[in-house]
Amino acid sequence: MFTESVTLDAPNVRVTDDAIEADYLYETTRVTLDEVSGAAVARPHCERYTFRTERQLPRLGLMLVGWGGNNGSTVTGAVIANREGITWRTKEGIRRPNYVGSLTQSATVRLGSLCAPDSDTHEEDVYVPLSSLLPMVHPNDLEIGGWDISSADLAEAMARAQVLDYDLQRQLRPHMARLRPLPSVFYPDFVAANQSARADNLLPGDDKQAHLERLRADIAEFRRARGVDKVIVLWTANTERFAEVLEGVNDTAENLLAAIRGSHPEVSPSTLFAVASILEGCSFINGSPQNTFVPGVVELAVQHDVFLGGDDFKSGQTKFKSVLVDFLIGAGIKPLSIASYNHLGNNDGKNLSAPSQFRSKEISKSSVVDDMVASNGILYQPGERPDHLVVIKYMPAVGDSKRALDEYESEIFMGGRNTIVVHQTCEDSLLAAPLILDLAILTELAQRISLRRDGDAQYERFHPVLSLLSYLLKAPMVPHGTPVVNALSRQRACIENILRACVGLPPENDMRLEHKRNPRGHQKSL
Ligand SMILES: NC(=O)c1ccc[n+]([C@@H]2O[C@H](COP(=O)([O-])OP(=O)(O)OC[C@H]3O[C@@H](n4cnc5c(N)ncnc54)[C@H](O)[C@@H]3O)[C@@H](O)[C@H]2O)c1
Ligand SMILES: O=P([O-])([O-])O[C@@H]1[C@@H](O)[C@H](O)[C@@H](O)[C@H](O)[C@@H]1O
Repeated sequence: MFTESVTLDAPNVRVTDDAIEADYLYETTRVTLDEVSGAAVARPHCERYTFRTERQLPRLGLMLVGWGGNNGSTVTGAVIANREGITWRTKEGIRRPNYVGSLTQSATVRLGSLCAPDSDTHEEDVYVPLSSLLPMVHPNDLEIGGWDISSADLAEAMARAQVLDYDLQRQLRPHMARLRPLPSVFYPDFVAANQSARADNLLPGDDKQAHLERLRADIAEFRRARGVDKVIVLWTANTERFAEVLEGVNDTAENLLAAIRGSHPEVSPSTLFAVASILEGCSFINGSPQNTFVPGVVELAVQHDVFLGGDDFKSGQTKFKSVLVDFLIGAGIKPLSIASYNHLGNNDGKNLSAPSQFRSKEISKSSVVDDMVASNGILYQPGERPDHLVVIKYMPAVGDSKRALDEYESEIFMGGRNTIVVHQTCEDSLLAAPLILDLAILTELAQRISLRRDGDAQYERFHPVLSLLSYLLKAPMVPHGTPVVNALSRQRACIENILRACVGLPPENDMRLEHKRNPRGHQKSL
């Protein structure tokens, strides 16, 4: 069954006007390796935490870099349509706005099983909206703004994107026409040459320090003018080439700030935006695959205790891959080759038609199976991996409607083979826009969560590299030295179980012992 709301009746949880405090037993298994046999020695481990989640919601500003792009204009139009209750007509009839595809707005969690307080009889499962577990900002309340190298207002950008139905665009136009992106920094060397044609909305000069100060001022002015309490900056601009990581340039926070003062050519626009955000105390999220987070950016974020999230929205073809390969390997089936092809006709595809920009995307799309392969030493020898080919082609005729064709060739029982072929039509921006909302909403929520381990003097927040966001990203950024998880089910379980911990509920473990009791009662052991 499904119900909309949750009330807590838990002795380990304290709810005040300000916060939810939950005492939580964190149970894990710690492993050492036997020095002689190499066998794993497993030891159950328990730690007591107190999670604290501030309940008061801020007025949240979301500043998009690349606001005039397909994703930026689509997410903006969708929020306005939802907030204003705009319906529109298509050949199928009246359509209503929604947030389908958003984890925070359209996904549910299994809260538990229906069971009377003093009963031991468990009935059906009870599901609730994921968003009912903790106070979260609603997308309708977001103040959205941002920058673009194109001067097109958001109505023109929406029309250029050709994503939303005409009758909806027609009604959105008055709302969107008055939204105009701020001028941005543009360093042509980082994107395809074919992007220069739209670059008519630029900050003057090439002084990167001056650009940094202007971006910081833009963020401060947005915060003031829109009356928001917090701002999150999110990159949904073009995919850049990878920046070289250079000692003395971007390897430390100090060197990076100096490189910006010296207008070093290897400082990319996305890195400049990340630095501006951090210095303004704003979380920065990278929805594209380039290495925005050079070591100097990460060090600066740690120094300022500001969240970073990235890289590259995981929206369709790659999201599916992180499910299918997890299923195959988890079932003891051995993928031998993965051929991932897609063509798309939007401006993203146009930018990705250049080798350096494609390479950035190839890296993020190729790394998504590494953790699953590494998890199974029965199927794969050390260093052995399936062949993995990524092809992206620009096909203007299909526009934003990306066509993904994948072939998975696997080894099965007794030398057999299994071939899975998938054809997906991914409306790229309609898949990515809900992720933009989830990234902002979950990042803001994470800013209100702190935890204290029993015995520690004070609460601490999550590490500035916010790996909680991995579910939404192709190439998840994680704190240095920690494992990358790409399997979608595990990534989702991480989010769900941390939210459950914040309200003092145990993690979902799917054991369902309550439904496995022997009907003969206390039967003697066989
Ligand atoms: N499903 C998806 O759409 C999806 C999934 C994963 C990643 N992405 C990534 O998201 C990004 C945006 O995708 P899109 O389809 O909206 O692309 P788009 O080309 O339509 O939009 C990008 C926008 O960024 C602007 N821009 C470029 N450089 C800029 C700069 N320095 N400052 C400000 N604006 C700048 C462009 O003018 C354009 O309006 C791309 O990098 C893409 O690879 C998209
Ligand atoms: O659907 P997905 O693989 O998650 O992500 C998409 C890629 O398939 C596509 O090649 C690329 O052009 C898009 O920008 C996006 O990255």
